[in-house]
Order: sequence, then C-alpha cells, then structure tokens
Amino acid sequence: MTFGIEAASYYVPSLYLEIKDLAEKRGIEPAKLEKGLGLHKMGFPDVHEDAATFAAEALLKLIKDYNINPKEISRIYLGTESALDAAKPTASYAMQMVEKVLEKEFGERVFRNCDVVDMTFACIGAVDALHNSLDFVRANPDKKAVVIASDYAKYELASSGEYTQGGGAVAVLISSKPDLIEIENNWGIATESVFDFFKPRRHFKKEDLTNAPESFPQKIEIFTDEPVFDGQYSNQCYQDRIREAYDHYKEITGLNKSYENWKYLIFHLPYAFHGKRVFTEIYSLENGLSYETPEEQKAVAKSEEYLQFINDKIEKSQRASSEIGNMYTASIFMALLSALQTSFNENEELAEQEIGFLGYGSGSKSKVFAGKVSENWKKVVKKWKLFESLKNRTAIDFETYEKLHRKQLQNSVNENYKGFGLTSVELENPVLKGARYYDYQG
Ligand SMILES: CC(=O)CC(=O)SCCNC(=O)CCNC(=O)[C@H](O)C(C)(C)COP(=O)(O)OP(=O)(O)OC[C@H]1O[C@@H](n2cnc3c(N)ncnc32)[C@H](O)[C@@H]1OP(=O)(O)O
Repeated sequence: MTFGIEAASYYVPSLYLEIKDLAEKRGIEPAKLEKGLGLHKMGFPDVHEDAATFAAEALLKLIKDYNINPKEISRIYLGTESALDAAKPTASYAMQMVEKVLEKEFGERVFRNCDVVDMTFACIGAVDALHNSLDFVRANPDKKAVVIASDYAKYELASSGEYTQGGGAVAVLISSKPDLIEIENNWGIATESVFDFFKPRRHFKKEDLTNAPESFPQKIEIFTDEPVFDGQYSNQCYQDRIREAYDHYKEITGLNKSYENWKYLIFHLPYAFHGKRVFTEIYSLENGLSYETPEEQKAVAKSEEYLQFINDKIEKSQRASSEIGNMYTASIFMALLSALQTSFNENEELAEQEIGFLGYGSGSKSKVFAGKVSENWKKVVKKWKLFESLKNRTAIDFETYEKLHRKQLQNSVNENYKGFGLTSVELENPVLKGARYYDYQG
C-alpha cells in the first residue's frame, strides 16, 4: 500500500506590493532584491484576511475542486506560526467557516467528528502535521486527513525582514490513494534549540512606551505578530540543520548521494533564492569541493556545474515564491506546487520521478524526506492554474501597504471581495473579549 498526497489546493492573499516600490521607498537597490534574493512581488493580506481566512479558503477549494465528501475527513491538522489565539486553534476558526458554507449541502456541523488542531514549530509546523498525518493514515488506511499550512509573514516596517514578507495557505489531502505524490517513510531529522527567529511574549518597560498613562504597569507582556530575529544567524541555522537532517536521511536510507536521485529539490523558501544559496554546502561536501573560505564558497555558487544544477533541480520551485514572498509553513508546499505546475505547463512527464524535500523551522528543526510523483499527477495539477491566479490579485501602492501594515485601515481595499472575511472582533463583552467573527461572501 502507498501513502501520500491525494489532492492539493492553495490560497494567496488578494493584494500585493511590487518589490521595486518597496526598494525605492526604503533606499534599497532594486537589483539586490530582484536579482540577489529573487523577489518580485510581495503578497499582502487585505483588512478582512488573516491566517484563518487563508486556511478556510484553501480547505474549501480543496473540498470543492476534488469533490471530497467532508464527512470522510477524519482530521484537519493546521501548521501555523500566525495563530490568532494562544489557546483556541486557528484551525477551529477555519473549520467553522467552511462548515457554514457546506451547511446547505451536508447539514450542520459537518466536521462534528473531525479531529482538529494546530501544530506550531515556526515554518516547519505543517511538515510536522504532514509527517504526523501520514503516520495516521498508515495506521488507518481507510481514513483521510487534511493538512493545512497557513501563515502571514509580517516583519517590522523598515527592518531587514520587511522585503521577505508574504502569506497564504496550502491544503493537502493525505490518504492511501496518493494521486499526486507518494511519500516514503524515511525522515531525516535535525533539531537544536536556538534563538534565530522567534515570537516571544514581548516584554515592554514603561519608558519604552510613548505617552504611557500614570496608571500603566511598570512592565507589560504582550503578543506581537512580528518576530525577533537575526537574519544572517537564521541563514546559518537553516544551513546547519538541513545539512544535519540530510546526513541523517542518508544514514537511514543507506544512500550515498541522495539529491542525485531527485528530479526536484523542494526547500522551505523564506525568499525565492534561499534554497539555492544555502545548498552550496551540501553540494560541495557531496562532490568533494573545498568550502572553507568565503572565496571558495562563492566559487562553488558561481560554477557552471552548480548553475546548471540549480536550473535543472531548483529554479522551477522558486517561481511562485518570487511572486508571493514568504508563506512560512506554506512555503515548502507552495514550492512543490510551483515546480509541478511549471512541469505541467511545459508538458513534461514526471510520473515515477523522485522529489526531495528539505524543510526548516526556526528555533530550530529540519526534516528531509522524499516522495515519488504518481501516475495521476496531472489530474491533480490541472485544477491549480497557479500562475494565472496570481495575475488576479490587486496591486497596492506603498502608502496603502504601510497603512495596512500598521492596521490603520477600517475598510477592506477590495470592498466587494468574495470569499471569507473577518467581520468583527469583540471588544466589549467581557466573556467574549477577543472573539473573532467571520462571514462568507459568495
Ligand atoms: C523566517 C523563516 O522563514 C525561517 C527561515 O528560513 S530562517 C532563514 C531566512 N531568514 C529570514 O528570512 C529572516 C528575515 N529576513 C532577513 O533577515 C533578511 O531579509 C535576509 C537574511 C533573508 C537577507 O539579508 P540581506 O542582508 O538583506 O541580504 P544578503 O544576505 O546580504 O543577500 C543579498 C544577496 O543579494 C546580492 N546582491 C546585492 N546587491 C545586488 C545587486 N545590485 N545586484 C544583484 N545582486 C545583488 C548579494 O550578492 C547577495 O547574494 P549572494 O550572497 O547570493 O551573492
């Protein structure tokens, strides 16, 4: 019996900012962002969008596009690091939104017996949900699970993370009928606790706050959706963890040089060119190339062989990321969609080809695993129209972007939006303070 991904859907935020507009306003050379990091557009949520609406959109599309009977979904596991609440899972909001839309056809509370939960480990939370859900269907081959990766990658204005923002969701159906890709049960894993990127309850002192009233406590502790991070250190942690997980994968499988078997290498992409920038180390080690000094490292990255390798095995997975930006947990799934969609558009046959995955989550952990593309993959991919749908987004100017970022807009930019949207957050009623309410515009 085989296990893996039977179907897949995605949702990207309805707005975007041209990266060159951001570069111009921040005094950054556009070529650094476009040619150095591979950034073109940055997906950005409208006022009514958040990680729960992204997840609900992807889940509803999955169910509709592949005619899934929602009653047959035994679990919905959501990987996210943009949770809207520290106790109530974001998956519960998404599930309820979709239930309401399905009510007419399937009756009330279609997910009544469904196991719903969030999993969090920075950007690798959804890979953890995938790993866990594959174990679940292996133990229960007649059951189906949905894994959703949903996030809003937000950084402080004018920080070095600002140009690596983005967001969106990917939902995949996991079962014993892996029409898209069969995933083998070998998991190379590497973990180390580090502070490369994290979202602590922030501690503020009174003097940090402008115009704090006399009555304000001396210290306050609040959640923010923007991380504390050290960019170059996070790159190093990523590189170290994927090397360790890759070595572990080779140890488990007994393979000498795994990536040579892989048609595509699918990375967690915090920005489009990240995978190809960090893989030079493993590539050098595998090919006996010197990788000690910065000059040697540059030489590998610029070598004709490595450029060809990128072109063959990585470039197609980067294309969606260049148009969307970081999707945190969803980035690795979107990189897969990008590569498969591109092959589909170019009439390439992928059946039976092996694909390698290199996931990373700050804090930190990497998982390396592989899968085999199924005979039926084209039937699944033909529903996506990924690159066409990216053209249907609305461009925003820099001023609108800053206002959205600062949460200064009351009304949605796309006032007549279709789909799920946040309508209100309860602020008065003490037993519901902070509850979020959503609706669906059909
Ligand atoms: C957050 C997660 O999702 C989890 C993770 O993966 S952690 C790893 C990634 N970390 C993050 O994304 C954290 C948030 N982002 C950041 O901190 C930063 O944006 C970043 C670390 C990703 C990039 O940092 P940076 O200092 O702006 O860029 P830098 O590392 O110097 O790279 C710029 C590239 O552009 C190139 N470049 C610069 N000017 C150029 C120009 N005019 N023309 C062409 N290329 C140019 C540089 O040569 C360099 O590329 P190479 O090293 O490949 O040659």
